[in-house]
Amino acid sequence: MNGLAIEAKGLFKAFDGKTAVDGVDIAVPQGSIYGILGPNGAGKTTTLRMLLGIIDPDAGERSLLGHSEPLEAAGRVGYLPEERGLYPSMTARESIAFMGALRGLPLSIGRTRGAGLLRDNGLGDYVDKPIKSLSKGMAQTVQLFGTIVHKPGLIVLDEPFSGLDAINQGRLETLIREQAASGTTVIFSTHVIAHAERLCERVAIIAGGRIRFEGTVADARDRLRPQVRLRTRVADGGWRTALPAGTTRDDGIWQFELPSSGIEPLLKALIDGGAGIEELSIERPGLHDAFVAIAGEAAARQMQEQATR
Ligand SMILES: Nc1ncnc2c1ncn2[C@@H]1O[C@H](COP(=O)(O)OP(=O)(O)OP(=O)(O)O)[C@@H](O)[C@H]1O
Repeated sequence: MNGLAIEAKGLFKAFDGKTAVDGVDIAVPQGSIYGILGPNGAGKTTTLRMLLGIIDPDAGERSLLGHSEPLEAAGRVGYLPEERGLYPSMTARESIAFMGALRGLPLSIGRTRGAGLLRDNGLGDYVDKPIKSLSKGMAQTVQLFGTIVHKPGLIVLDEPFSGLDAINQGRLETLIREQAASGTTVIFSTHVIAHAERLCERVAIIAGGRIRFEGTVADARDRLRPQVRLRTRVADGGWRTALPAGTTRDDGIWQFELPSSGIEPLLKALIDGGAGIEELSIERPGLHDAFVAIAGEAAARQMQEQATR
């Protein structure tokens, strides 16, 4: 292998003549946490299904844990689909063992590990309780344990945060970090930028079936210049000519991109001109700002609407 858990080039898929995914290139380093970020309908699920070998692309190549036929790696992969579901009458422990067995783990080992996972994560009281007696969030957590019980080398999670409350989302973030720290590669899709920003080293930004960006979160953010916010004591004066083109003023705050020459020459001009500096902040743009610049306002708005639903 070339250090990549997943590599895909030019993946293309159409359904009934309508393009769903158009030329997706992805490189997921082993042991990393990788996010596929985009609004609903962008093509995230279709991309994950192609990477896993659940559906075949119409064109393009993919390699999963070194296998060009992804299903050959199935025993070393854990997959949490977007459509969740467990058997309501099965106990939590048995559900985890059952999911492990589907990936080749002996049931007895699955039962022991399943009980351990539940106990270690504060769900010890539910080991032998049927799924139907659990809350939706707990059942989702049980399904997640079933996804990792066979200790896969690669975990693929489709919108794992949706349907979870803030506490369980935090637990899931911890679990994802623990898995990556132990060498497991994690790839997940999301329409919530904050999750990708907190967790991922690399992301693919996808909109309308196309990859708009693929690379590190830092590189995405570095596409935009840092923003300067400045409050001057004096509202007007000759010093204003020193402010860069495109400067805006809102509620007494001047706002502009950090000039490539840095902040010092500008500050000197303002101080010498008698503007008086009352407040100054230089903020590096976040992934949200980068997303807007890369995928456009419309896609960003769509994401936000979906996230607050
Ligand atoms: N089996 C299918 N048959 C027909 N169209 C499909 C199929 N699967 C996906 N599509 C279409 O492909 C496009 C991409 O869908 P996909 O589910 O991959 O997006 P997504 O980003 O995962 O969004 P969501 O989170 O809503 O599932 C959509 O227009 C969808 O309707």
